[in-house]
Amino acid sequence: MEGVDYLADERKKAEFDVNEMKIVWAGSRHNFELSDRISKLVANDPGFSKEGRTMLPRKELFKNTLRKATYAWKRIIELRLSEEEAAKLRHFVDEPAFTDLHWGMFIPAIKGQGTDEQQKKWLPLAYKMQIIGCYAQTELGHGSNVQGLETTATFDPQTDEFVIHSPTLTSSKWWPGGLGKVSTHAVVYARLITNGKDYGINGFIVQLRSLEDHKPLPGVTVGDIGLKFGNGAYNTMDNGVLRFDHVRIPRDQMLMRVSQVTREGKYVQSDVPRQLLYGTMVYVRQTIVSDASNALSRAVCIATRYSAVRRQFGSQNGGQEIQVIDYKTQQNRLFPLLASAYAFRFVGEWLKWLYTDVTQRLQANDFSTLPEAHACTAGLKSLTTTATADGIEECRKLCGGHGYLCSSGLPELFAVYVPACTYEGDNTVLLLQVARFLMKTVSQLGSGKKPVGTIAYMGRIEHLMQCRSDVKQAKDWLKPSAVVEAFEARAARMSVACAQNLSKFDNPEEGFAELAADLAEAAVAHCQLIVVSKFIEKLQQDIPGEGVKQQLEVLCGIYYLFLLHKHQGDFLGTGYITSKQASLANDQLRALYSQLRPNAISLVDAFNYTDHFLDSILGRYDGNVYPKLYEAAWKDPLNQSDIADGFHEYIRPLLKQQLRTARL
Ligand SMILES: CCCCCCCCCC/C=C\CCCC(=O)SCCNC(=O)CCNC(=O)[C@H](O)C(C)(C)COP(=O)(O)OP(=O)(O)OC[C@H]1O[C@@H](n2cnc3c(N)ncnc32)[C@H](O)[C@@H]1OP(=O)(O)O
Ligand SMILES: Cc1cc2nc3c(=O)[nH]c(=O)nc-3n(C[C@H](O)[C@H](O)[C@H](O)COP(=O)(O)OP(=O)(O)OC[C@H]3O[C@@H](n4cnc5c(N)ncnc54)[C@H](O)[C@@H]3O)c2cc1C
Repeated sequence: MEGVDYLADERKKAEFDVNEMKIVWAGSRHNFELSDRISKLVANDPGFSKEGRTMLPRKELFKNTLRKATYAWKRIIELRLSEEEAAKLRHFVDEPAFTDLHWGMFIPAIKGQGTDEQQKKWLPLAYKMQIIGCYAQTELGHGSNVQGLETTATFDPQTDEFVIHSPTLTSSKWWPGGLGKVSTHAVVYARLITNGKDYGINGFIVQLRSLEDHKPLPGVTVGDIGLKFGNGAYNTMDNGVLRFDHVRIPRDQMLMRVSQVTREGKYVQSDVPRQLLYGTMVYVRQTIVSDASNALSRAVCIATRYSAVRRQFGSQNGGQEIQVIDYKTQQNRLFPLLASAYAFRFVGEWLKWLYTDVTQRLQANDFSTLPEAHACTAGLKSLTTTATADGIEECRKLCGGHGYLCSSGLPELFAVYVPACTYEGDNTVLLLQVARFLMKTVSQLGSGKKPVGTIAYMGRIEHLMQCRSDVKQAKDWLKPSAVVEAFEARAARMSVACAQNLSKFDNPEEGFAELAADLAEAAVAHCQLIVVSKFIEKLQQDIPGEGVKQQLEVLCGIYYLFLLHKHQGDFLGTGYITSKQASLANDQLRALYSQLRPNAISLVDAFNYTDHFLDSILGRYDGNVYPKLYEAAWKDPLNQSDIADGFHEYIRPLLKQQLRTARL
């Protein structure tokens, strides 16, 4: 029945002020009002309808995305939206498109690596979308190993130009989003060669297509790399292939903030570290961490609402069956994901602060916090995207059979999200970067260099190596100091164990390769410590709203106790806790599930998602699942006629044949 709220009873159970929680989730009242206004604007505009998206063939799907992206731009101009509002609008349109890379990577690359003059020339064109750009780094042969890229940019002093060339098949650019069919320009990463010497990778602005007829320019071969995982999903994006045959660009199209080539062809390295060339990746990894909480909260919202609607077993005296959300096994799978969504939200907020801080320092030529920013963005990107991708899939399973239907919204969400574990740095490769940072820190202990920031705990290494948990009863696990020490001791001990094992190798690189799996685990322990600490720090702030802080304390407890339970082996193996204390942690975890249960629906309502954004019958705000599932089935193209296309060609002859066989 339309207009009935099937989840109303659940909503009445809430023990906290949902509207205040919405503000905590959004980060501020301003962010809440912005998201609320823009998400409704998108939801109420038929131009942004998602109807039938998963059923479109690739060409139509892609054209539909072009239409939406262009329509979004039109609305942005008409409504005179600010940059912040425009970014929100693109977010709520909720369809991967070339504009993600134009705004999310092409522009930031020019801002981060271009000189003032280069920014002055290129940014106004890009801001008005008079040129459309992408980020062309990865090649067919190399992605993770950026130093292994093969595209060359050779300086020609005769003409004051660079010659961009793809010398091998494996040097073909492969994957850049927006490249295949749309971009007119790219920031291309290539080996800089001048005076016969190879100076390694640098970025270059290269025009690819005519601004008149969009044809590839002479020497440029460009196209789409083909269909990707999932129906619809990331196939709205034109990930591309690109080859250069001695394409010439003016010298001033080399991005010259980090290093320059003079008119005479002399290579000049400025005093900023070369690692700034990787700055766009640091920026995007930071945005990916914030985005993890968006994707996970969406899946959790769907699974939680549906778990309250769905009933199986346990009817007594003809009464209703049990809501599946009341099964402890369902809670044990679902509630830690709900808690993780909140945890990732807060660590994302903190990482944004860290990124802003490091950017301001870089502008003042202070490069001291860059290694930590790199380790944090790499590690948290890896941790949060892995947990989110796994979490979305778990939410699909939590919804039983109906979760497998595209109309649940979960298959598409998973297919769109899962490449986040690979793009912007493969998650294992990134963990190994964190491990290098940890090993460097351990090796410098005792050198007088005091570890600071997220690694400050290593400064208390002697205590952390020998302390023991003093938890005696389950509720002792609610003390923040007990928890932080447990996660610090585990991370410190795992790092030190790796460092000790590494020291047994004559060749440190050989040792690093041999111990890589242990090192990656130590990196995970360090990153989990960051997330837990930032959640706990958040709770130390003044949080208004009746019951809001209490709910966040429950979520925080579930987050760290679930991790403690899942990684019990680490905590027990490093000798910080006893098996009795591990069991007390589990008792406390179960108690927290019971506390969370009445608030579950309101905690997902606090995400403030419109039904348009969720795009899920199972996750509908009103819980009216069954009639809508039934209705949606009849919209499938297969149901346009009672008799299937192909009946006369295939089914009928089959039936006839069976008839003949039966008569024999
Ligand atoms: C609101 C707006 C929202 C907008 C959102 C936009 C989001 C859009 C999303 C769109 C979707 C998809 C986009 C996907 C785009 C891409 O995938 S682009 C391609 C990304 N590619 C990668 O990430 C490659 C991964 N590889 C690397 O990062 C590096 O090459 C690697 C770190 C693995 C390097 O390994 P090495 O060869 O060992 O390293 P070196 O180059 O020798 O450098 C070593 C030193 O440099 C330090 N380092 C490394 N990386 C960084 C960095 N990023 N920043 C700072 N420092 C760095 C490293 O620690 C070493 O330091 P040391 O010498 O030890 O002191
Ligand atoms: C949807 C999507 C969009 C993308 N968009 C862009 C874009 O816009 N622009 C762009 O330039 N690129 C883009 N990429 C490319 C992406 O950045 C790379 O695919 C990514 O960096 C991983 O590199 P790779 O493919 O070389 O993986 P590989 O490095 O080949 O990884 C293969 C396997 O080897 C393992 N491995 C590799 N090196 C090591 C090591 N040192 N130690 C241990 N294990 C290792 C990995 O863990 C992985 O399991 C995109 C990719 C995808 C999937």
